[in-house]
Amino acid sequence: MISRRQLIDQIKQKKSFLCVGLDTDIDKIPEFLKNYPDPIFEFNKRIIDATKDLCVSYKPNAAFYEARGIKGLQSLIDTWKYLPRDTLNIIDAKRGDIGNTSDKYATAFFNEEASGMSFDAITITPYMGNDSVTPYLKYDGKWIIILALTSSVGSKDFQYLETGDGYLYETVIQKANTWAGADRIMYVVGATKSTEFTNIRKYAPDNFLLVPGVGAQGGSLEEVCKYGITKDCGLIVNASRSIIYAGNDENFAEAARAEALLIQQQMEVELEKAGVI
Ligand SMILES: O=c1ccn([C@@H]2O[C@H](COP(=O)(O)O)[C@@H](O)[C@H]2O)c(=O)[nH]1
Repeated sequence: MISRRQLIDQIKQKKSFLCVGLDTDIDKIPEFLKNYPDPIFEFNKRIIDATKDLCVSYKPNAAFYEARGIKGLQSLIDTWKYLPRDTLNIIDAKRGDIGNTSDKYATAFFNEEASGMSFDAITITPYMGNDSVTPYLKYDGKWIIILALTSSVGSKDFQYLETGDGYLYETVIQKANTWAGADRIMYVVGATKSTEFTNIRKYAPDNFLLVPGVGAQGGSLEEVCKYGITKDCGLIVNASRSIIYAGNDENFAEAARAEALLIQQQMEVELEKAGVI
């Protein structure tokens, strides 16, 4: 469990607001790892060891584990067990369903006794409304991270629809703000939408924003910070492929570290500029 205060302290201490995305794909990991009993876990373990002083968060994406069935689930559980306890550990599951089903998703990802895993936060699609979200909030101290404005090209299909009260993504944020405060809710906002951050801060001045889309998707960290950083930082910026696949041989973990270090150094500059540190 990691509170807002602890997250801010971590950011100041590590001079970083980096989230390393563990989108670990069996087809992309170095060949030599395939001799290990669980190549996915072995890969993650080495990435975590190489980056844990440079980031404040890890985000395994559930799809990459679920795609491997029982083996993948075991890799996810073992990865969760290995994650540092002072980082914000997010399961990027993008769930959302009627109440009793959401209850089971919450059990799956938040209740260690039942499932072997207890992430600090989960990504949620808000489309089904309040009753699809509240089951996660029953877990004291856990975070929900609601998709607001995604990095995807398809974000324009729904998220920019006019509701009569602004864009749909603006309505989502305003409505979700009535479900819980900035100590329990974060929003996903894509780095590819950096110019929208000024607008988003009108509706979510204090919420942390989980920002995917730098690196492989081409979003700019500098632009995100220009419009989105707050006095408490208020940003967790994710990079997955650009870090974990920076190298593809025996030195893959060192290559990942070098890439994470570059991002951390840029983050330090941005934190200083914004007066956070
Ligand atoms: O709007 C969104 C929401 C989630 N994601 C996820 O973030 C990572 C990004 O990976 P990269 O390799 O750094 O592009 C991935 O897990 C996505 O599912 C997103 O990209 N955009």
